[in-house]
Amino acid sequence: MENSELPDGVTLEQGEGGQPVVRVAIGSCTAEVYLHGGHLTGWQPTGQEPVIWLSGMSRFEDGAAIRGGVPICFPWFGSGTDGQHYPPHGVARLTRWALVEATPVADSIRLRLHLDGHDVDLAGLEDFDRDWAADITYTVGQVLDIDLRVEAYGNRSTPFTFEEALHTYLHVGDARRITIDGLDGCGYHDKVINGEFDQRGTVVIVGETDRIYQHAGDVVVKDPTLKRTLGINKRGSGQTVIWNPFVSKSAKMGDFGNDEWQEMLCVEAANVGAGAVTLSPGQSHTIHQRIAVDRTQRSGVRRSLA
Ligand SMILES: O=P(O)(O)OC[C@H]1O[C@@H](O)[C@H](O)[C@@H](O)[C@@H]1O
Repeated sequence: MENSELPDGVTLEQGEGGQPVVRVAIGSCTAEVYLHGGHLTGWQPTGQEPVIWLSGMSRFEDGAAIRGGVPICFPWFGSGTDGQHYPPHGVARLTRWALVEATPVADSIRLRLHLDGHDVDLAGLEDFDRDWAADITYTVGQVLDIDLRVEAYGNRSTPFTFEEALHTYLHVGDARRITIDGLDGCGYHDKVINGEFDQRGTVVIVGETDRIYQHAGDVVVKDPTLKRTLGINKRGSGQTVIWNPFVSKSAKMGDFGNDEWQEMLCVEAANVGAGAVTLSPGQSHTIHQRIAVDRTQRSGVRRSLA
Protein backbone atom coordinates (compact mmCIF):
# COMPACT_ATOMS: atom_id res chain seq x y z
CA MET A 1 0.00 0.00 0.00
CA GLU A 2 1.08 3.60 -0.58
CA ASN A 3 0.94 6.41 1.95
CA SER A 4 -1.90 8.02 -0.03
CA GLU A 5 -4.07 4.93 0.61
CA LEU A 6 -3.60 4.97 4.40
CA PRO A 7 -6.15 6.42 6.84
CA ASP A 8 -5.46 9.41 9.11
CA GLY A 9 -2.94 8.57 11.80
CA VAL A 10 -1.20 5.85 9.78
CA THR A 11 2.01 6.40 7.80
CA LEU A 12 4.44 4.21 5.95
CA GLU A 13 7.98 5.40 6.65
CA GLN A 14 11.61 4.36 6.61
CA GLY A 15 12.45 3.02 10.03
CA GLU A 16 15.62 1.66 11.62
CA GLY A 17 18.10 0.30 9.10
CA GLY A 18 16.06 1.88 6.31
CA GLN A 19 13.43 -0.84 6.77
CA PRO A 20 9.83 0.10 5.91
CA VAL A 21 7.68 0.60 8.99
CA VAL A 22 4.00 1.38 9.46
CA ARG A 23 3.52 3.93 12.22
CA VAL A 24 0.22 4.53 13.96
CA ALA A 25 -0.47 7.64 16.05
CA ILE A 26 -4.16 7.93 16.99
CA GLY A 27 -6.05 9.09 20.07
CA SER A 28 -6.03 5.68 21.75
CA CYS A 29 -2.41 4.61 21.13
CA THR A 30 0.81 4.70 19.19
CA ALA A 31 2.17 1.58 17.50
CA GLU A 32 4.59 0.47 14.83
CA VAL A 33 4.88 -2.57 12.59
CA TYR A 34 7.88 -3.43 10.40
CA LEU A 35 7.17 -5.13 7.09
CA HIS A 36 10.32 -7.17 7.81
CA GLY A 37 8.90 -10.14 9.69
CA GLY A 38 5.40 -8.60 9.72
CA HIS A 39 6.72 -7.61 13.12
CA LEU A 40 4.97 -5.36 15.64
CA THR A 41 7.74 -3.52 17.49
CA GLY A 42 5.79 -1.10 19.64
CA TRP A 43 2.39 -0.51 21.19
CA GLN A 44 1.68 2.14 23.79
CA PRO A 45 -1.91 2.86 24.79
CA THR A 46 -2.44 6.53 25.57
CA GLY A 47 -1.66 7.28 29.22
CA GLN A 48 0.38 4.09 29.74
CA GLU A 49 4.02 3.14 29.71
CA PRO A 50 4.95 1.15 26.57
CA VAL A 51 3.52 -2.37 26.81
CA ILE A 52 5.62 -4.02 24.13
CA TRP A 53 9.36 -4.28 24.76
CA LEU A 54 12.04 -3.77 22.10
CA SER A 55 15.76 -4.28 22.66
CA GLY A 56 17.98 -1.24 22.25
CA MET A 57 20.43 -3.61 20.57
CA SER A 58 18.07 -5.09 18.02
CA ARG A 59 19.26 -5.45 14.45
CA PHE A 60 17.01 -4.16 11.69
CA GLU A 61 18.38 -5.82 8.62
CA ASP A 62 17.54 -8.46 6.07
CA GLY A 63 18.45 -11.92 7.27
CA ALA A 64 18.19 -11.03 10.99
CA ALA A 65 15.22 -11.21 13.33
CA ILE A 66 14.18 -8.10 15.23
CA ARG A 67 14.81 -8.58 18.97
CA GLY A 68 11.68 -7.72 20.92
CA GLY A 69 8.19 -6.78 19.79
CA VAL A 70 6.12 -9.70 18.53
CA PRO A 71 8.21 -12.06 16.40
CA ILE A 72 6.06 -14.45 14.39
CA CYS A 73 7.47 -17.95 14.78
CA PHE A 74 6.22 -19.96 11.79
CA PRO A 75 6.12 -22.51 10.15
CA TRP A 76 8.27 -24.07 12.85
CA PHE A 77 9.29 -23.17 16.40
CA GLY A 78 12.91 -23.37 17.55
CA SER A 79 14.48 -26.09 15.44
CA GLY A 80 11.12 -27.73 14.71
CA THR A 81 9.57 -30.99 15.83
CA ASP A 82 12.52 -33.00 14.44
CA GLY A 83 15.19 -30.66 15.84
CA GLN A 84 16.62 -30.24 12.33
CA HIS A 85 14.93 -27.12 11.02
CA TYR A 86 16.77 -23.90 10.24
CA PRO A 87 16.56 -20.92 10.70
CA PRO A 88 15.44 -20.97 14.35
CA HIS A 89 11.74 -20.15 14.80
CA GLY A 90 11.02 -20.40 11.07
CA VAL A 91 11.13 -18.13 8.05
CA ALA A 92 8.25 -15.74 8.79
CA ARG A 93 10.20 -13.39 11.07
CA LEU A 94 12.98 -13.06 8.47
CA THR A 95 10.81 -12.29 5.48
CA ARG A 96 9.21 -9.07 4.25
CA TRP A 97 5.42 -9.17 4.50
CA ALA A 98 3.10 -7.04 2.36
CA LEU A 99 0.82 -4.46 3.97
CA VAL A 100 -2.60 -5.22 2.49
CA GLU A 101 -5.03 -3.40 4.80
CA ALA A 102 -5.12 -0.39 7.12
CA THR A 103 -8.63 0.32 8.38
CA PRO A 104 -10.03 2.42 11.23
CA VAL A 105 -12.22 0.30 13.54
CA ALA A 106 -13.93 2.35 16.28
CA ASP A 107 -11.04 3.97 18.20
CA SER A 108 -8.48 1.48 16.83
CA ILE A 109 -6.61 0.80 13.60
CA ARG A 110 -6.55 -2.63 12.00
CA LEU A 111 -3.38 -3.44 10.06
CA ARG A 112 -3.17 -6.63 8.03
CA LEU A 113 -0.03 -8.00 6.41
CA HIS A 114 0.23 -10.96 4.08
CA LEU A 115 2.88 -13.55 3.31
CA ASP A 116 2.72 -16.36 0.79
CA GLY A 117 5.00 -19.38 1.27
CA HIS A 118 6.23 -19.09 -2.29
CA ASP A 119 7.39 -15.50 -1.70
CA VAL A 120 9.91 -16.52 0.98
CA ASP A 121 13.30 -15.83 -0.55
CA LEU A 122 16.11 -16.41 1.94
CA ALA A 123 19.66 -17.21 0.97
CA GLY A 124 20.90 -20.70 1.77
CA LEU A 125 17.51 -22.01 2.79
CA GLU A 126 16.75 -25.70 2.28
CA ASP A 127 13.42 -26.29 0.63
CA PHE A 128 10.39 -26.58 2.85
CA ASP A 129 6.63 -26.85 2.46
CA ARG A 130 5.58 -23.55 0.85
CA ASP A 131 1.98 -24.29 -0.11
CA TRP A 132 0.38 -21.93 2.38
CA ALA A 133 -0.60 -18.30 2.83
CA ALA A 134 -0.49 -16.35 6.10
CA ASP A 135 -2.08 -13.12 7.31
CA ILE A 136 -1.10 -11.30 10.46
CA THR A 137 -3.61 -8.75 11.74
CA TYR A 138 -2.80 -6.23 14.47
CA THR A 139 -5.69 -4.22 15.83
CA VAL A 140 -4.12 -1.45 17.88
CA GLY A 141 -5.99 0.84 20.25
CA GLN A 142 -6.53 0.80 24.00
CA VAL A 143 -6.08 -2.98 23.69
CA LEU A 144 -3.92 -4.95 21.28
CA ASP A 145 -5.39 -7.84 19.28
CA ILE A 146 -3.12 -10.09 17.24
CA ASP A 147 -4.45 -12.72 14.83
CA LEU A 148 -2.26 -15.01 12.76
CA ARG A 149 -4.36 -16.83 10.16
CA VAL A 150 -2.73 -19.63 8.17
CA GLU A 151 -4.40 -21.23 5.17
CA ALA A 152 -3.27 -24.39 3.42
CA TYR A 153 -3.46 -24.11 -0.36
CA GLY A 154 -6.58 -25.79 -1.71
CA ASN A 155 -4.62 -27.56 -4.44
CA ARG A 156 -2.26 -29.35 -2.06
CA SER A 157 -2.19 -33.12 -2.23
CA THR A 158 -1.21 -33.58 1.45
CA PRO A 159 -2.18 -31.98 4.76
CA PHE A 160 -0.03 -29.07 6.02
CA THR A 161 1.47 -29.46 9.49
CA PHE A 162 3.14 -26.46 11.13
CA GLU A 163 4.21 -24.97 14.45
CA GLU A 164 3.58 -21.34 15.36
CA ALA A 165 4.01 -18.82 18.17
CA LEU A 166 3.21 -15.18 18.77
CA HIS A 167 6.44 -14.54 20.64
CA THR A 168 5.25 -11.43 22.49
CA TYR A 169 7.85 -9.46 24.47
CA LEU A 170 6.13 -7.55 27.28
CA HIS A 171 7.67 -4.51 28.92
CA VAL A 172 7.76 -4.90 32.71
CA GLY A 173 9.21 -2.68 35.42
CA ASP A 174 11.39 -5.36 37.04
CA ALA A 175 11.15 -9.01 36.00
CA ARG A 176 12.24 -10.11 39.49
CA ARG A 177 9.18 -8.48 41.07
CA ILE A 178 6.41 -9.53 38.71
CA THR A 179 4.00 -12.43 39.31
CA ILE A 180 2.52 -14.54 36.51
CA ASP A 181 -0.86 -16.14 37.23
CA GLY A 182 -3.05 -18.50 35.24
CA LEU A 183 -0.66 -21.43 34.86
CA ASP A 184 -1.30 -23.18 38.19
CA GLY A 185 -1.79 -26.91 37.64
CA CYS A 186 -0.43 -26.93 34.08
CA GLY A 187 2.24 -29.40 32.99
CA TYR A 188 5.29 -27.86 31.38
CA HIS A 189 8.52 -28.73 29.65
CA ASP A 190 11.44 -26.85 31.16
CA LYS A 191 13.92 -26.19 28.35
CA VAL A 192 16.61 -24.92 30.73
CA ILE A 193 16.96 -28.18 32.64
CA ASN A 194 15.24 -30.37 30.03
CA GLY A 195 12.57 -31.88 32.28
CA GLU A 196 8.80 -32.21 32.70
CA PHE A 197 7.07 -30.58 35.66
CA ASP A 198 3.69 -29.41 36.96
CA GLN A 199 3.24 -25.78 37.88
CA ARG A 200 2.20 -25.15 41.46
CA GLY A 201 0.83 -21.67 42.08
CA THR A 202 2.20 -18.42 40.70
CA VAL A 203 5.23 -18.24 38.41
CA VAL A 204 8.03 -15.88 39.44
CA ILE A 205 11.30 -15.15 37.65
CA VAL A 206 14.28 -16.15 39.79
CA GLY A 207 16.66 -17.32 37.04
CA GLU A 208 16.72 -18.22 33.36
CA THR A 209 13.16 -19.27 32.52
CA ASP A 210 12.22 -21.10 29.31
CA ARG A 211 9.08 -23.18 29.69
CA ILE A 212 6.44 -24.56 27.37
CA TYR A 213 3.21 -24.91 29.33
CA GLN A 214 0.28 -27.04 28.24
CA HIS A 215 -2.15 -24.20 28.62
CA ALA A 216 -4.99 -22.85 26.48
CA GLY A 217 -6.23 -20.14 28.86
CA ASP A 218 -5.33 -16.68 30.04
CA VAL A 219 -2.32 -15.28 31.84
CA VAL A 220 -2.20 -12.27 34.16
CA VAL A 221 1.09 -10.48 34.82
CA LYS A 222 1.07 -8.27 37.90
CA ASP A 223 3.73 -5.58 37.80
CA PRO A 224 4.13 -3.72 41.11
CA THR A 225 6.94 -1.55 39.72
CA LEU A 226 4.88 -0.08 36.88
CA LYS A 227 1.75 -0.38 39.07
CA ARG A 228 -0.27 -2.20 36.46
CA THR A 229 -1.60 -5.60 35.47
CA LEU A 230 -1.35 -7.03 31.98
CA GLY A 231 -4.06 -9.44 30.88
CA ILE A 232 -3.01 -11.82 28.12
CA ASN A 233 -5.91 -13.72 26.56
CA LYS A 234 -5.76 -16.10 23.69
CA ARG A 235 -7.70 -18.44 21.44
CA GLY A 236 -6.60 -21.21 19.08
CA SER A 237 -3.47 -21.99 21.11
CA GLY A 238 -2.73 -25.05 23.24
CA GLN A 239 0.53 -23.89 24.77
CA THR A 240 1.95 -20.86 26.51
CA VAL A 241 5.69 -20.22 26.47
CA ILE A 242 7.21 -18.16 29.29
CA TRP A 243 10.72 -16.90 28.54
CA ASN A 244 13.20 -14.65 30.31
CA PRO A 245 16.92 -15.18 29.58
CA PHE A 246 18.12 -13.71 32.91
CA VAL A 247 21.85 -12.95 33.41
CA SER A 248 24.06 -15.48 31.66
CA LYS A 249 21.92 -16.20 28.59
CA SER A 250 21.49 -12.43 28.00
CA ALA A 251 25.25 -12.01 28.02
CA LYS A 252 25.56 -14.62 25.26
CA MET A 253 23.13 -12.91 22.88
CA GLY A 254 24.68 -10.31 20.59
CA ASP A 255 21.43 -8.41 20.07
CA PHE A 256 20.40 -8.27 23.72
CA GLY A 257 21.80 -5.84 26.32
CA ASN A 258 23.32 -7.47 29.40
CA ASP A 259 20.75 -5.96 31.76
CA GLU A 260 17.78 -5.80 29.42
CA TRP A 261 16.26 -9.02 30.79
CA GLN A 262 15.18 -7.02 33.83
CA GLU A 263 12.55 -5.12 31.85
CA MET A 264 11.07 -7.84 29.66
CA LEU A 265 9.05 -11.02 29.82
CA CYS A 266 7.88 -13.16 26.92
CA VAL A 267 4.38 -14.64 27.17
CA GLU A 268 3.89 -16.52 23.93
CA ALA A 269 0.72 -18.02 22.49
CA ALA A 270 1.91 -21.18 20.79
CA ASN A 271 1.10 -24.45 19.04
CA VAL A 272 4.34 -26.42 19.08
CA GLY A 273 5.69 -29.96 19.33
CA ALA A 274 2.83 -32.42 19.84
CA GLY A 275 0.52 -29.37 19.65
CA ALA A 276 1.48 -28.59 16.04
CA VAL A 277 -1.47 -27.73 13.79
CA THR A 278 -2.48 -29.90 10.82
CA LEU A 279 -4.68 -28.44 8.08
CA SER A 280 -6.35 -30.31 5.24
CA PRO A 281 -6.06 -28.67 1.80
CA GLY A 282 -8.09 -25.44 1.79
CA GLN A 283 -8.48 -25.30 5.59
CA SER A 284 -7.35 -22.39 7.75
CA HIS A 285 -6.43 -21.86 11.40
CA THR A 286 -6.17 -18.68 13.46
CA ILE A 287 -4.19 -18.12 16.64
CA HIS A 288 -5.22 -15.04 18.58
CA GLN A 289 -3.66 -13.09 21.41
CA ARG A 290 -5.09 -10.04 23.20
CA ILE A 291 -3.11 -7.78 25.53
CA ALA A 292 -4.94 -5.39 27.84
CA VAL A 293 -3.65 -3.10 30.59
CA ASP A 294 -5.41 -2.67 33.89
CA ARG A 295 -3.86 0.06 35.99
CA THR A 296 -5.99 -0.69 39.02
CA GLN A 297 -4.30 -4.07 39.62
CA ARG A 298 -7.62 -5.41 40.82
CA SER A 299 -7.96 -8.06 38.16
CA GLY A 300 -7.29 -11.68 38.98
CA VAL A 301 -7.32 -14.47 36.43
CA ARG A 302 -10.51 -14.32 34.45
CA ARG A 303 -11.79 -16.44 31.64
CA SER A 304 -11.71 -13.41 29.40
CA LEU A 305 -10.67 -9.78 29.66
CA ALA A 306 -12.45 -9.10 26.35
O1 LIG B 1 16.92 -16.05 20.15
P1 LIG B 1 15.60 -16.44 19.52
O2 LIG B 1 15.76 -17.37 18.36
O3 LIG B 1 14.77 -15.25 19.16
O4 LIG B 1 14.79 -17.26 20.61
C1 LIG B 1 14.54 -16.70 21.84
C2 LIG B 1 13.85 -17.73 22.74
O5 LIG B 1 12.56 -17.96 22.24
C3 LIG B 1 11.76 -18.78 23.10
O6 LIG B 1 10.49 -18.90 22.54
C4 LIG B 1 12.39 -20.14 23.21
O7 LIG B 1 11.61 -20.96 24.06
C5 LIG B 1 13.80 -19.98 23.74
O8 LIG B 1 14.43 -21.27 23.81
C6 LIG B 1 14.60 -19.05 22.86
O9 LIG B 1 15.88 -18.84 23.43
